[in-house]
Amino acid sequence: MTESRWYSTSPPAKLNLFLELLARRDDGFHELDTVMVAIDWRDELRVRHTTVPGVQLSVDWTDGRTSVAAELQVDEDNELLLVPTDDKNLVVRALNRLTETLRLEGGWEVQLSKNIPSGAGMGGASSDAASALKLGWAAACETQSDLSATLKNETLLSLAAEIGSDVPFFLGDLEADRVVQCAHATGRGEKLKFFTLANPLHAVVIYPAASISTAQVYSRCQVPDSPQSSNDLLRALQGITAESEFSLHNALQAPARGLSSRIDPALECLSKAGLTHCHMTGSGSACFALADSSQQAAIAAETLRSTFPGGALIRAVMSYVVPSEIHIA
Ligand SMILES: C[C@@](CO)(OP(=O)(O)O)[C@H](O)COP(=O)(O)OP(=O)(O)OC[C@H]1O[C@@H](n2ccc(N)nc2=O)[C@H](O)[C@@H]1O
Ligand SMILES: Nc1ncnc2c1ncn2[C@@H]1O[C@H](COP(=O)(O)OP(=O)(O)O)[C@@H](O)[C@H]1O
Repeated sequence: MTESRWYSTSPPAKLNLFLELLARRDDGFHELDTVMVAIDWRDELRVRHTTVPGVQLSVDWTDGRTSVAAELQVDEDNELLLVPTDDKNLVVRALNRLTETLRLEGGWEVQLSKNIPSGAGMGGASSDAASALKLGWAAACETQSDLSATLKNETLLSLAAEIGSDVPFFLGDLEADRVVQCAHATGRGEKLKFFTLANPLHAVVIYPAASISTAQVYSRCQVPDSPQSSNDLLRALQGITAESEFSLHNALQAPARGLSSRIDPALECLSKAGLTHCHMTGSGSACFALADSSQQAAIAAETLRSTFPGGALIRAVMSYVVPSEIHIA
């Protein structure tokens, strides 16, 4: 066995444009109706297969720890900047499971450069894990010529769903083998119908320097008697109806607001910035609002950087594709 070349990609974050709770399941998970869009706020991940067993993961912040800490107005050793390098990191979990499933010899050298904050509801860890599965499969094919391409989608999908409810979304549309930006997700988030946006989405995202546990938010949520439906939004995003005819919704916003006092100021500032459809994404704490153009989003983000009280990462973003391209070096 030899070492593979380096495989790299840029795992994108996501926003939940809509999230409704349909039922609480016996296994503790919730049945969802959610609409996810990938955005161009991205980590960087490099993976190569090596002769040394295990996963050697190094993590840094692309903009530098000092700069991110300054934006968040916290010390450099604050837990908001801590990213695990052991098996708590979903990248390590993904590659270990891939090694076991494919019965690979050797291990992995991995470099992860973070941009996406953790505990933000932006799915950074899940996206990194999905990318690790894709890169790991590609690298393994280089050293193990007997890997069957027909097993690829089945294996990646089942490992992704095992690692987390959000991970399958970031694999993209494996069956149709096309790049897409959006999906309607049901089940616990793993049943996906991918679609292409009629028009790009522009938004401003505020991560208000607070990390929220997804499990804690779900433990405080309530399943409504009459759930709202994502149908109107799905039709508008696909250009079937006029784009103004939709509203966004997030059933996790109320329980998350009870866990962090940083969400309300983010929503208030976004709504005062001349943007529309202000909401929290996923289980929070990040909040977003839609803009008409990249220029409007950039101007609003700049203004918000000087008006938002306290530390925050504030970015103008637009819809992006899943999966992102793989490079080999
Ligand atoms: C809320 C969402 C919305 O997209 O995203 P994030 O805010 O985490 O990004 C997802 O449902 C999160 O997906 P993910 O972060 O992968 O969650 P998992 O690791 O599978 O589950 C963490 C915990 O959340 C709860 N959970 C998760 C998914 C779901 N459909 N119902 C749940 O009740 C369960 O208590 C579970 O133990
Ligand atoms: N690759 C990773 N990048 C960042 N955080 C990670 C990673 N793997 C595991 N974690 C852990 O996952 C948790 C949050 O995951 P993340 O997906 O970033 O947030 P959210 O579920 O809110 O979208 C944090 O506790 C963090 O320590």
